[in-house]
Amino acid sequence: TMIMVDGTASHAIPPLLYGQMFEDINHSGDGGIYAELLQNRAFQQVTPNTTAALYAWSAINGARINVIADPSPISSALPNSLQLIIPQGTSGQVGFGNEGYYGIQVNSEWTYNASFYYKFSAASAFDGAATVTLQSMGEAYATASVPISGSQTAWKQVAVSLTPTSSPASTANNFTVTFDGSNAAGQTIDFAMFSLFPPTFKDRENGLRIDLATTLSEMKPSFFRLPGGNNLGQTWATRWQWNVTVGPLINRPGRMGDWGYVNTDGLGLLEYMYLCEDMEIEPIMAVWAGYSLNDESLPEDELATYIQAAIDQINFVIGDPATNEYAALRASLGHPDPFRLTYVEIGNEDFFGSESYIYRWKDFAGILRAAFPHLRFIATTYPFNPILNPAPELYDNHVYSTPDYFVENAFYYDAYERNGTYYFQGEYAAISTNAADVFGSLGRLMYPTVQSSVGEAAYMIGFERNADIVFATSYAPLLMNVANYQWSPNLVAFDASRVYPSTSYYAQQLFSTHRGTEYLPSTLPTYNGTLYWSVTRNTTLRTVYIKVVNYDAAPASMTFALPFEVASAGLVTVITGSADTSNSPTTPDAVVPTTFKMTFAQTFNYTAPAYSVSALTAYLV
Ligand SMILES: [NH3+][C@H]1C[C@H](O)[C@@H](O)[C@@H]1CO
Repeated sequence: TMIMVDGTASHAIPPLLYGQMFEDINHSGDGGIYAELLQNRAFQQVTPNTTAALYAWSAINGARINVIADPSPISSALPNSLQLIIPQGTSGQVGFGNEGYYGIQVNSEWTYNASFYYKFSAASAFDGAATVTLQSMGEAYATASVPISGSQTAWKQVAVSLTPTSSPASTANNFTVTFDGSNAAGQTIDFAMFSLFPPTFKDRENGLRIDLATTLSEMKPSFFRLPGGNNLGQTWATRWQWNVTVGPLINRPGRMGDWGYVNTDGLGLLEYMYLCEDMEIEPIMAVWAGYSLNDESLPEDELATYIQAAIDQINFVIGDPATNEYAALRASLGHPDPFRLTYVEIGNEDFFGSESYIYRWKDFAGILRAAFPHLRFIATTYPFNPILNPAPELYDNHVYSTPDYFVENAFYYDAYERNGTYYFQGEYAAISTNAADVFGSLGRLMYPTVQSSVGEAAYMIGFERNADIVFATSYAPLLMNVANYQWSPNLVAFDASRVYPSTSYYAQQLFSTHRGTEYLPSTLPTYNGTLYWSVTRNTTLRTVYIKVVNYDAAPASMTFALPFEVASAGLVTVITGSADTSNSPTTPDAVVPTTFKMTFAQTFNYTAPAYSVSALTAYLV
């Protein structure tokens, strides 16, 4: 194949072209990137006096534990407490333990910060100590003692640091709080708001798990979409409410997320903003816009409260503390300066409720545009279907399909009308090899495969060719706790101690780290063919990037004719493997990018391996 390259750029590559879509799905947040290690740490959103309320907790050595609706709760947001009764006649260490989120990594290089609140519902003469440990099967890797006084009838927070003496390979470890049964027998003690943190990314308080945040950061994304996705809330009752996700953790009630598990909201709006600041990326922030499943969206005359909530949410992020109380709240929490914010998404996948979106968009976008004229608002129905007023400047398209679909539709945006509308490919992934039932389990991918990633890459080539109208793109979903997930495949899998970047993660990383500032037209790839390429130039770095995608089972030889000189010494990074190969916990590095030196000339040859994604880097002379 002979490819002629044009030296005159047709359009700029927009700064946000590659980024990440986040929502708390598959324990992406709680049990994932949010670094809290204890599951069910505050007994949020559970029914007291049930076994289910105790999930992730277990009694040790005869202790009796129960989640109670505390008559004097730690806060109105956290009405439940853990009540420990140490029966008469017990001896040895008696108490309770937490299994973490399907394990706890014990690392002797880390200092862990543990804390909890306790009180005695009735004063007692007890004057002893709790033993706090990280342990497995009775072997304590770290242990500390916390004085506990029976005179403490008001809630008291205690904190202790734990430094393990070894790093067990297994994550089957527990956090435990126990008492010496002989001298604590007969005591009843209430506990609330436990927490166990390892070191965090950029040492941020209430921050992120370092290995996951590092993996995401190394993809060099430019934006971070939050908080969903479906987890923005698909019903009024379960909607995400920004204001109860900020402030002290004991004031955050948490909520039942859309993916079947309680969201602690410890990863709240401020933490999301710090994530963006620490990863030096820009949020694409959604506001809940009145959508409810089964066409029960809010009627127009009930929107005002939620439009105001959206205004307050935006002011929390970018408002002026001198003039806005929610901006002042942000300042009081330690961040007086506004965060970066340009894009606000009105709802999520409102094509499920597009009739009501006609007035919901009209009122939300109309009022928010007037309130924040410099922000850009994204609509989430199908483009121009239905017609919306005011006309959206931006739409968020989502597509999940087969690898073949993404190759067959590599020209999807070429056909789009250029009418001043820009597109966010906010979610996309090849998720199944079964075109007849893409979202079903038959043919569904557990992890991305070389074939699915190469298919996606063909579609991504189209993003660059059409970057005059495509301004942002992100694979979805981003994260998956392999011990408890609701959706597959995902970009990055993980368990309690390891991260498993997928073949699609490496493809995303390849495109994102080989970013031109402008697109150079070239011979068009064959429609519905197996070979795709894009040529971009980075005028700052004086580099030329050529991405090549070969979806064929055979190598493809190509000749590129450049209209300008490049240095002979260049590089090529390749992701390739057999079609069905995946990176997984059992084969974590089955496919990783490899980089080679490559000799360039104004006209040069390249052979793209079978099922491969390549990024060639040449240097302008
Ligand atoms: N069904 C997908 C569409 C929705 O926006 C996400 O929450 C889901 C998983 O990425």
